[in-house]
Amino acid sequence: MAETIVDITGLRKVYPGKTPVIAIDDIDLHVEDREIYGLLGPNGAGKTTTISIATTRAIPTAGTVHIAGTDVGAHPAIARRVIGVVPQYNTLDRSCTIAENISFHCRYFGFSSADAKARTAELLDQFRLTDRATAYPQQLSGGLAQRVQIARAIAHRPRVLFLDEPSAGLDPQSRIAMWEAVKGLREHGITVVLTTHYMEEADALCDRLAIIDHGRILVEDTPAALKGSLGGEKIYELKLDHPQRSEALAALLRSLDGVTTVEPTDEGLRVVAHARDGLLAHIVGMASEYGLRDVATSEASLEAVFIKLTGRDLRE
Ligand SMILES: Nc1ncnc2c1ncn2[C@@H]1O[C@H](COP(=O)(O)OP(=O)(O)OP(=O)(O)O)[C@@H](O)[C@H]1O
Repeated sequence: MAETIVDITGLRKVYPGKTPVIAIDDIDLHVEDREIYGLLGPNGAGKTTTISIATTRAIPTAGTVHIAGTDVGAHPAIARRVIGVVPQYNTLDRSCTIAENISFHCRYFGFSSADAKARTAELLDQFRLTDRATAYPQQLSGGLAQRVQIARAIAHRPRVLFLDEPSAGLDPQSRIAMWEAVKGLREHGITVVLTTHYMEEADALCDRLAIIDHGRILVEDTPAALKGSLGGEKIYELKLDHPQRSEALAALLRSLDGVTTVEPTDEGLRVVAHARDGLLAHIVGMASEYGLRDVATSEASLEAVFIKLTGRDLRE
């Protein structure tokens, strides 16, 4: 049986204040060795807080995190040796070259000068950065800088790499290159825990994922199983000329065979229905009497799973 390498139990984080914020509300999470595990959820769901606690940067209100058997709260210095972190923002040292950024990280973790040099050369090669070794961070594109951040984060050979929103701000091509780099980490024995609010990223990259909202895990499974849980339901997004006057149309749509829910959105209505021949034509026929401007259909996607669970769009 695979080893559980990240073990989060009963985790809770309340930020105190006049109105205390419950950022994490009793999360249990278990990640197996060499998995790529995703925390998918909208802004403010509690993803960054979870990663901050797991990587010793924040103290939980309750609960524990064990990484490779070490209690992170009780033994943060030991835990840091088995953890690598790429935070949400570029934290490369701008006054050092790419090679220095990596080798100084090795030295910080106790490597000899020769070992740090050898490890840096190995990582520059692994991440196809050798020709940029003497460049400075500000000379790199966002995609390359992100690859350097990942190379640096795993320089001390951690067991688990935490990536907080790894593709924020990257263009689509750099995003795909970053996904390939992350997938390659498995061969090096590294488990990955990442946060994202891009469902395409969660779908393309993760072996398993948890959908998080308001500090709670709503569901956890493989992307395929989560999409399969929709049981053939599709989502139809209707844009209307007068979204605020859509109640009569909503009532009509609810009476259609196969329709399970109809909800108002900022631009019109969202219809969730079991797909069947002719349904789209029925929906369009009814809605065109009510100023239909556009209709978009989404197949089983993680976005659709999120909408079904919360009634909201991941981007809302
Ligand atoms: N230092 C803090 N003090 C008070 N509230 C905080 C603090 N940090 C986060 N929060 C609140 O805790 C909740 C969870 O935030 P968190 O940053 O973990 O979410 P997230 O899912 O990572 O979102 P994002 O992608 O925007 O970082 C939010 O309501 C946020 O406003």
